[in-house]
Amino acid sequence: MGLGCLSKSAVAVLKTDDKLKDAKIVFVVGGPGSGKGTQCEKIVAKYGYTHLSSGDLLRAEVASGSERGKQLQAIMQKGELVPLDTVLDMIKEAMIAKADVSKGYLIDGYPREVKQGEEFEKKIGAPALLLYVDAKAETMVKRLMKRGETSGRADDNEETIKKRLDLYYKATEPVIAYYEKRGIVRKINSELPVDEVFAIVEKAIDELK
Ligand SMILES: Nc1nc2c(ncn2[C@@H]2O[C@H](COP(=O)(O)OP(=O)(O)OP(=O)(O)O)[C@@H](O)[C@H]2O)c(=O)[nH]1
Ligand SMILES: O=c1ccn([C@@H]2O[C@H](COP(=O)(O)OP(=O)(O)O)[C@@H](O)[C@H]2O)c(=O)[nH]1
Ligand SMILES: [Mg+2]
Repeated sequence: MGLGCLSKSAVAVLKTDDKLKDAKIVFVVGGPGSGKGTQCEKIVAKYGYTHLSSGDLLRAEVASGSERGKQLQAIMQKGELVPLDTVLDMIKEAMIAKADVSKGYLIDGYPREVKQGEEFEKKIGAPALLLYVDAKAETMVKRLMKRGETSGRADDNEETIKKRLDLYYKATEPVIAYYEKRGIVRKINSELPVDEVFAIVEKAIDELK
Protein backbone atom coordinates (compact mmCIF):
# COMPACT_ATOMS: atom_id res chain seq x y z
CA MET A 1 0.00 0.00 0.00
CA GLY A 2 1.27 3.51 -0.77
CA LEU A 3 1.25 6.29 1.78
CA GLY A 4 -0.87 8.59 -0.39
CA CYS A 5 -3.99 8.16 1.71
CA LEU A 6 -2.28 9.36 4.90
CA SER A 7 -1.83 12.91 6.13
CA LYS A 8 1.63 14.48 5.96
CA SER A 9 2.16 14.25 9.71
CA ALA A 10 1.10 10.60 9.77
CA VAL A 11 3.65 9.86 7.05
CA ALA A 12 6.33 11.71 9.04
CA VAL A 13 5.60 9.58 12.10
CA LEU A 14 5.74 6.38 10.06
CA LYS A 15 9.04 7.38 8.51
CA THR A 16 10.71 8.23 11.81
CA ASP A 17 9.53 4.96 13.35
CA ASP A 18 10.89 3.23 10.29
CA LYS A 19 14.31 4.75 10.91
CA LEU A 20 14.56 2.99 14.25
CA LYS A 21 13.15 -0.30 13.01
CA ASP A 22 16.51 -2.00 12.42
CA ALA A 23 18.47 -0.09 15.03
CA LYS A 24 20.88 -2.05 17.20
CA ILE A 25 19.76 -1.39 20.75
CA VAL A 26 21.73 -2.17 23.90
CA PHE A 27 20.23 -1.63 27.34
CA VAL A 28 22.80 -0.82 30.03
CA VAL A 29 21.42 -1.67 33.44
CA GLY A 30 23.06 -1.57 36.86
CA GLY A 31 22.83 0.08 40.24
CA PRO A 32 23.60 3.74 40.87
CA GLY A 33 27.35 4.25 40.58
CA SER A 34 27.97 0.75 39.22
CA GLY A 35 29.90 2.23 36.31
CA LYS A 36 27.34 2.35 33.49
CA GLY A 37 28.38 5.80 32.31
CA THR A 38 32.08 4.95 32.47
CA GLN A 39 31.70 1.84 30.29
CA CYS A 40 29.34 3.58 27.86
CA GLU A 41 31.95 6.26 27.20
CA LYS A 42 34.44 3.58 26.23
CA ILE A 43 31.94 1.81 23.97
CA VAL A 44 31.24 5.10 22.18
CA ALA A 45 34.96 5.65 21.61
CA LYS A 46 35.55 2.18 20.16
CA TYR A 47 32.29 1.35 18.38
CA GLY A 48 30.74 4.72 17.51
CA TYR A 49 27.47 3.94 19.25
CA THR A 50 25.18 6.72 20.38
CA HIS A 51 25.08 6.98 24.17
CA LEU A 52 21.78 8.03 25.69
CA SER A 53 21.68 8.18 29.46
CA SER A 54 18.14 8.62 30.68
CA GLY A 55 19.51 10.33 33.79
CA ASP A 56 21.57 12.75 31.67
CA LEU A 57 18.58 13.57 29.45
CA LEU A 58 16.54 14.33 32.55
CA ARG A 59 19.33 16.44 34.05
CA ALA A 60 19.57 18.42 30.79
CA GLU A 61 15.87 19.20 31.06
CA VAL A 62 16.38 20.33 34.67
CA ALA A 63 19.31 22.52 33.62
CA SER A 64 17.17 24.21 30.96
CA GLY A 65 15.14 25.74 33.79
CA SER A 66 11.82 24.79 32.15
CA GLU A 67 8.66 24.23 34.16
CA ARG A 68 8.90 20.53 33.39
CA GLY A 69 12.53 20.58 34.55
CA LYS A 70 11.50 21.99 37.93
CA GLN A 71 9.07 19.15 38.47
CA LEU A 72 11.70 16.61 37.44
CA GLN A 73 14.25 18.07 39.81
CA ALA A 74 11.97 17.57 42.80
CA ILE A 75 11.49 13.89 41.92
CA MET A 76 15.16 13.21 41.21
CA GLN A 77 16.36 14.93 44.36
CA LYS A 78 14.32 12.42 46.33
CA GLY A 79 15.76 9.51 44.34
CA GLU A 80 12.33 8.54 43.03
CA LEU A 81 11.38 7.61 39.47
CA VAL A 82 10.14 10.14 36.93
CA PRO A 83 6.89 9.11 35.16
CA LEU A 84 7.51 6.52 32.51
CA ASP A 85 6.16 8.40 29.49
CA THR A 86 8.31 11.44 30.17
CA VAL A 87 11.54 9.45 30.04
CA LEU A 88 10.48 7.34 27.10
CA ASP A 89 9.49 10.35 24.97
CA MET A 90 12.86 11.96 25.66
CA ILE A 91 14.75 8.81 24.70
CA LYS A 92 12.79 8.31 21.51
CA GLU A 93 13.27 11.91 20.44
CA ALA A 94 17.00 11.66 21.04
CA MET A 95 17.22 8.37 19.12
CA ILE A 96 15.41 9.76 16.10
CA ALA A 97 17.71 12.79 16.07
CA LYS A 98 20.69 10.45 15.58
CA ALA A 99 19.04 7.82 13.40
CA ASP A 100 20.95 8.68 10.23
CA VAL A 101 24.43 8.49 11.75
CA SER A 102 24.13 6.00 14.59
CA LYS A 103 25.84 2.60 14.51
CA GLY A 104 23.77 1.49 17.48
CA TYR A 105 22.31 2.84 20.67
CA LEU A 106 23.37 2.49 24.28
CA ILE A 107 20.36 3.10 26.45
CA ASP A 108 22.03 3.77 29.82
CA GLY A 109 20.04 3.60 33.05
CA TYR A 110 16.90 2.37 31.38
CA PRO A 111 14.62 0.41 31.84
CA ARG A 112 14.36 1.11 35.55
CA GLU A 113 11.38 -1.19 35.93
CA VAL A 114 9.87 -3.99 33.83
CA LYS A 115 7.00 -1.80 32.65
CA GLN A 116 9.46 0.72 31.19
CA GLY A 117 11.05 -2.04 29.16
CA GLU A 118 7.71 -3.21 27.83
CA GLU A 119 6.72 0.30 26.80
CA PHE A 120 10.08 0.89 25.14
CA GLU A 121 9.62 -2.22 23.01
CA LYS A 122 6.11 -1.21 22.04
CA LYS A 123 7.09 2.31 21.01
CA ILE A 124 10.64 1.80 19.70
CA GLY A 125 11.95 -1.74 19.35
CA ALA A 126 13.56 -4.75 21.01
CA PRO A 127 17.04 -4.69 22.57
CA ALA A 128 19.65 -7.05 21.12
CA LEU A 129 21.67 -7.11 24.34
CA LEU A 130 21.38 -6.10 27.98
CA LEU A 131 24.65 -5.26 29.70
CA TYR A 132 24.18 -5.88 33.39
CA VAL A 133 26.82 -3.82 35.16
CA ASP A 134 27.17 -5.39 38.57
CA ALA A 135 28.94 -4.13 41.68
CA LYS A 136 28.36 -4.62 45.40
CA ALA A 137 26.16 -2.12 47.23
CA GLU A 138 29.10 -1.13 49.39
CA THR A 139 31.21 -0.40 46.31
CA MET A 140 28.48 1.66 44.69
CA VAL A 141 27.95 3.80 47.79
CA LYS A 142 31.68 4.41 48.11
CA ARG A 143 31.99 5.46 44.45
CA LEU A 144 28.99 7.75 44.56
CA MET A 145 30.14 9.49 47.76
CA LYS A 146 33.49 10.07 46.08
CA ARG A 147 31.83 11.27 42.86
CA GLY A 148 29.65 13.56 44.98
CA GLU A 149 32.72 15.53 46.05
CA THR A 150 32.98 16.97 42.54
CA SER A 151 29.92 16.00 40.48
CA GLY A 152 27.55 18.71 41.65
CA ARG A 153 24.75 16.15 41.31
CA ALA A 154 21.99 16.92 43.77
CA ASP A 155 21.38 13.21 44.30
CA ASP A 156 24.99 12.22 45.09
CA ASN A 157 24.43 12.50 48.83
CA GLU A 158 24.17 9.78 51.44
CA GLU A 159 20.42 9.94 52.01
CA THR A 160 19.43 9.95 48.34
CA ILE A 161 22.01 7.31 47.44
CA LYS A 162 20.38 4.96 49.93
CA LYS A 163 16.96 5.53 48.36
CA ARG A 164 18.32 5.03 44.85
CA LEU A 165 19.87 1.75 45.93
CA ASP A 166 16.68 0.51 47.59
CA LEU A 167 14.67 1.38 44.51
CA TYR A 168 17.25 -0.30 42.30
CA TYR A 169 16.97 -3.60 44.15
CA LYS A 170 13.19 -3.42 44.28
CA ALA A 171 12.26 -2.14 40.82
CA THR A 172 15.26 -2.56 38.53
CA GLU A 173 16.67 -5.98 39.39
CA PRO A 174 13.45 -7.66 38.16
CA VAL A 175 14.25 -6.12 34.76
CA ILE A 176 17.34 -8.32 34.57
CA ALA A 177 15.38 -11.49 35.35
CA TYR A 178 12.83 -10.50 32.71
CA TYR A 179 15.44 -10.24 29.95
CA GLU A 180 17.42 -13.22 31.19
CA LYS A 181 14.53 -15.37 30.05
CA ARG A 182 15.15 -14.04 26.56
CA GLY A 183 18.83 -14.93 26.73
CA ILE A 184 20.17 -11.44 26.01
CA VAL A 185 21.72 -10.59 29.40
CA ARG A 186 25.51 -10.38 29.77
CA LYS A 187 26.62 -9.86 33.36
CA ILE A 188 29.65 -7.63 33.77
CA ASN A 189 31.57 -7.62 37.05
CA SER A 190 32.38 -3.94 37.56
CA GLU A 191 34.36 -4.45 40.75
CA LEU A 192 37.44 -4.84 38.54
CA PRO A 193 39.57 -1.96 37.22
CA VAL A 194 37.84 -0.04 34.40
CA ASP A 195 39.93 -1.51 31.55
CA GLU A 196 39.39 -5.08 32.71
CA VAL A 197 35.68 -4.44 32.92
CA PHE A 198 35.80 -3.06 29.39
CA ALA A 199 37.52 -6.19 28.08
CA ILE A 200 34.43 -8.15 29.14
CA VAL A 201 32.13 -5.54 27.66
CA GLU A 202 33.99 -5.71 24.32
CA LYS A 203 33.35 -9.44 24.07
CA ALA A 204 29.63 -8.94 24.56
CA ILE A 205 29.46 -6.19 21.93
CA ASP A 206 31.59 -8.14 19.45
CA GLU A 207 29.16 -11.03 19.66
CA LEU A 208 26.48 -8.74 18.25
CA LYS A 209 28.12 -8.26 14.87
N1 LIG B 1 37.41 0.84 40.22
C1 LIG B 1 36.46 1.16 39.37
N2 LIG B 1 35.82 2.36 39.49
C2 LIG B 1 34.84 2.66 38.63
C3 LIG B 1 34.47 1.75 37.59
N3 LIG B 1 33.47 2.29 36.88
C4 LIG B 1 33.19 3.47 37.44
N4 LIG B 1 34.01 3.71 38.48
C5 LIG B 1 33.95 4.92 39.34
O1 LIG B 1 32.64 4.97 39.92
C6 LIG B 1 32.03 6.24 39.78
C7 LIG B 1 30.62 6.09 39.22
O2 LIG B 1 30.69 5.66 37.87
P1 LIG B 1 29.61 6.10 36.78
O3 LIG B 1 30.10 5.55 35.48
O4 LIG B 1 29.34 7.56 36.86
O5 LIG B 1 28.37 5.26 37.31
P2 LIG B 1 26.89 5.14 36.76
O6 LIG B 1 26.51 3.72 36.84
O7 LIG B 1 26.77 5.84 35.46
O8 LIG B 1 26.12 5.90 37.87
P3 LIG B 1 24.83 6.83 37.72
O9 LIG B 1 25.21 8.00 36.87
O10 LIG B 1 24.61 7.20 39.14
O11 LIG B 1 23.83 6.03 37.05
C8 LIG B 1 32.89 7.06 38.85
O12 LIG B 1 33.27 8.24 39.50
C9 LIG B 1 34.08 6.15 38.47
O13 LIG B 1 35.32 6.78 38.73
C10 LIG B 1 35.18 0.50 37.49
O14 LIG B 1 34.92 -0.34 36.62
N5 LIG B 1 36.15 0.28 38.40
O1 LIG C 1 14.64 6.22 33.50
C1 LIG C 1 14.94 6.98 34.45
C2 LIG C 1 16.27 7.40 34.67
C3 LIG C 1 16.54 8.25 35.73
N1 LIG C 1 15.53 8.68 36.54
C4 LIG C 1 15.81 9.64 37.63
O2 LIG C 1 17.10 10.20 37.50
C5 LIG C 1 17.91 9.89 38.66
C6 LIG C 1 19.36 9.70 38.27
O3 LIG C 1 19.47 8.65 37.34
P1 LIG C 1 20.88 8.12 36.81
O4 LIG C 1 20.64 6.98 35.92
O5 LIG C 1 21.67 9.25 36.29
O6 LIG C 1 21.61 7.67 38.14
P2 LIG C 1 21.50 6.44 39.14
O7 LIG C 1 20.14 6.48 39.78
O8 LIG C 1 21.74 5.21 38.36
O9 LIG C 1 22.55 6.77 40.10
C7 LIG C 1 17.23 8.69 39.29
O10 LIG C 1 17.50 8.53 40.66
C8 LIG C 1 15.74 8.99 39.01
O11 LIG C 1 15.22 9.94 39.89
C9 LIG C 1 14.24 8.27 36.33
O12 LIG C 1 13.34 8.63 37.07
N2 LIG C 1 13.96 7.43 35.28
MG1 LIG D 1 25.42 7.52 34.86
